[in-house]
Amino acid sequence: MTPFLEMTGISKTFPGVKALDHVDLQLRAGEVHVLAGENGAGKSTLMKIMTGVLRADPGGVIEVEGEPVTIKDPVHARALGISIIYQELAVVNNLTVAENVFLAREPLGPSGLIDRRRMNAETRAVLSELGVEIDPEAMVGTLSIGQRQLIEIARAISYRSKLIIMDEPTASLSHHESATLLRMVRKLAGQGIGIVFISHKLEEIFEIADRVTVLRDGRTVDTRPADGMTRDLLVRLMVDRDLDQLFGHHRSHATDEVLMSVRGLSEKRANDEGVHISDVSFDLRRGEVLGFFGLVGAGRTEVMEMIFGSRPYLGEISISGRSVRIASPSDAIESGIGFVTEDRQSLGLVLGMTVRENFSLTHLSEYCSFDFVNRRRETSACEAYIKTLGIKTPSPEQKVLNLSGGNQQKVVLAKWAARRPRILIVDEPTRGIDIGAKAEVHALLNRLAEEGMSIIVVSSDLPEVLAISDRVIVLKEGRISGELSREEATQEGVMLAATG
Ligand SMILES: Nc1ncnc2c1ncn2[C@@H]1O[C@H](COP(=O)(O)OP(=O)(O)OP(=O)(O)O)[C@@H](O)[C@H]1O
Repeated sequence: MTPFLEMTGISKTFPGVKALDHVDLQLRAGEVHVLAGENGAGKSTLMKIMTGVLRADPGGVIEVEGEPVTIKDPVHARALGISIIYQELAVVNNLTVAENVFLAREPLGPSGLIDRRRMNAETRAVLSELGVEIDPEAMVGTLSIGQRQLIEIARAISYRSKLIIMDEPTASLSHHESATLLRMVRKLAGQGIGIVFISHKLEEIFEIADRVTVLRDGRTVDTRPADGMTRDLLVRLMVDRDLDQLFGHHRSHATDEVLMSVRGLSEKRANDEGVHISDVSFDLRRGEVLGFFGLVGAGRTEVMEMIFGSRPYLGEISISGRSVRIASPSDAIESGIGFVTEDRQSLGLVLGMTVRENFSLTHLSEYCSFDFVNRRRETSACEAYIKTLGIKTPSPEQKVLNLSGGNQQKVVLAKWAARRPRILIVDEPTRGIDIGAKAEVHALLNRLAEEGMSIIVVSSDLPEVLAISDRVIVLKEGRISGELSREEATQEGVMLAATG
């Protein structure tokens, strides 16, 4: 059978980087084809070529249903039946669901005005085809991230797409939303639509894939049916190491000294929307890795924003026995707190600046004497972190904008770790990060704890929380619903505390 899309010998060169090097890929109608590979392997670049966002270097061939094509731009890709759903959602919040689905191609009535009745009815039909109950007239801004993602899928279906590409679609979804999305993906494949699914989550890959293609350093390593693949083999193909060699044994470096004590942390303003943080109290010890777990909406990020001064709070925070008032992030930084945010693109990085400039933003004064920056020391400190975390960049002078998503995340982590705060809060530190880099991030956090840093890890990845924490605090609806030592913290115990 002719594949729906066939790419042969596809290469892409950026200044100083060969992102793709003679990649071959065949996509069939009705299959879920997972694309796996470490950060910077070239997955997004390949997707951008498939959707006409980027042009491949001359020499490769793309065929759609057996016909050679040059995909000129995203509109042309859509006309060929190829759509993409990005992780950073492309929906407009202050338009309705139906307006988003039909954006820029609204059906017109005889009078030349938008035919809202038809637009709403057609949207309702597509949504019910997907088996989801969302009101076509609801404003998209009022929907959850998971629902917004479904709107994008509805849009792709309404284009009559034959191939839908999903770039890490579950990265920001709750467990429940991910399950709904995966069900939807299976259903679409059952209707003959081909799906390209990019993911770093091993469980998910094995749950959803018919076939898996692994890219490494811009080359196709292998394409296999998921049946013929094991976790060990997949990890070896991706990062060239064995799974059991990746993650070392946990060693606790927690001391008895309480470094930070939080008492009665509560929301300052009565707020009808979202979570209401109430009476959160805990101690953080020197050298401890304290995990914070909770389902989406439990209030984990809100608590961390209070401690970091970006959200007003009631209650008391003491550091080394002294009460501190943290009214802004600069107060928090002065008190020795660092925060690796969940949202790296808007809060963590200046995308137009280089890796080196972003890296030293948090601690530039360390490289200054009098009014001069010692560039040599700054660059060599940056290079050391590039090596430790395996940041894939041609040099410290590359603009962060040009790094792959996972490598941007590593830069955020590096810039805060290098500042050596006494307390480091990391929110979803390994989101979008490949399994090899995940092990490197865990090792780095453990090493920082050994050096006496206290670390709070917020993650919705339960196995990750259990793997790196000395102790786990569970939040539910803005309150602490459980505190478990490493020995007590089992998947079931933590989940029970999180769900009640
Ligand atoms: N516009 C660009 N200019 C320069 N280099 C780029 C550009 N876009 C991507 N690259 C480089 O190409 C390589 C492949 O990046 P790509 O984003 O395709 O990786 P990826 O496999 O999607 O990674 P991740 O899992 O981190 O999302 C990386 O080394 C990246 O830094």
